[in-house]
Amino acid sequence: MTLTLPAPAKLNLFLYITGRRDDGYHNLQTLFQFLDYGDSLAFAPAPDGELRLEPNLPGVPPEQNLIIRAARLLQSKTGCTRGARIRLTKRLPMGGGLGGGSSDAATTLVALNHLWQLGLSQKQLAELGLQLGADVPVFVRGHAAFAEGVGERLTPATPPEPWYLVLAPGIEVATAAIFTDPELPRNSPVLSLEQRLSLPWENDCEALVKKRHPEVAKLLGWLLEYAPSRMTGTGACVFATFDSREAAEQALNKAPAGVSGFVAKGCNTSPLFGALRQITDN
Ligand SMILES: C[C@@](CO)(OP(=O)(O)O)[C@H](O)COP(=O)(O)OP(=O)(O)OC[C@H]1O[C@@H](n2ccc(N)nc2=O)[C@H](O)[C@@H]1O
Ligand SMILES: Nc1ncnc2c1ncn2[C@@H]1O[C@H](COP(=O)(O)OP(=O)(O)O)[C@@H](O)[C@H]1O
Repeated sequence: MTLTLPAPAKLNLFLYITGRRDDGYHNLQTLFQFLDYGDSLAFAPAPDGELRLEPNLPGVPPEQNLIIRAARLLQSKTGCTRGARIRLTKRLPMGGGLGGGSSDAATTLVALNHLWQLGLSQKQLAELGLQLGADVPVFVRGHAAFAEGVGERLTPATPPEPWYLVLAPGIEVATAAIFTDPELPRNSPVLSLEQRLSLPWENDCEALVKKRHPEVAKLLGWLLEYAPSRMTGTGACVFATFDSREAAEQALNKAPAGVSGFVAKGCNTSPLFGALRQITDN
């Protein structure tokens, strides 16, 4: 039996940095929403207990791939000795602020919990996920959320679900490099969700990323001509909101040379759980 499940992208509809902790991590206030577009993973049981991932990602040794790390973490926490062959269809640009690696890890935790019949709760999986990355818990929980702390304190939210055009400038932005930059603003006020929703939605990393990466500044400038636009996460991808798929596709067709992108719908429920429910109901 092969279990094929999506690993959707996320957008940070806003992102504020409210301080830095003693361990160097930053406290955030951010609004996560999923997209109906992302990577796809197929899981098959391996009789020999081995974990195998195909294909490898360029520049990422298998043992550092978040998919293998998630599977190993699950094995070590539960003592499970079963294996899996995992096939990854990578669609999300890496280092794009779309959370592809984190989403791959979350889908792996959810899928192998099912395939290996481990019976861990969603809460237990989210706690394990946090050890892999600050963004993993929201993908495990599967609901659009206002996130605080380093991203682990989640309050479900229901922002509008528009069409988005997401554009990738063709560069990777390293999250760690942005968070260690002395020029990053770190003093946004801690506000309630209601206050945050009612104020303009902004991203505290955007000005710095634009300064360090002129490709992002140029692309955002181009996109703003069409619709309200922002950067997601620590970049490099930017997104704009449209009322219809057609309007977003028209803008995509005019995208500058060297820029890739896609049109997707915002979803407050992760496509991962719709797909899993279809499988478990059948
Ligand atoms: C800030 C966000 C917003 O979604 O950026 P993107 O990565 O999506 O662009 C994420 O929370 C990122 O989450 P994730 O990509 O999982 O980060 P991690 O692997 O946990 O951390 C990568 C590095 O970023 C820094 N980091 C990350 C999260 C955070 N709240 N404070 C930090 O200072 C740390 O220096 C850490 O070494
Ligand atoms: N399965 C994976 N998919 C993508 N990146 C991965 C994966 N496993 C490890 N990584 C590493 O994580 C880094 C950030 O990945 P990604 O999630 O795509 O970006 P972001 O956090 O900006 O959304 C990559 O540059 C890569 O080195």
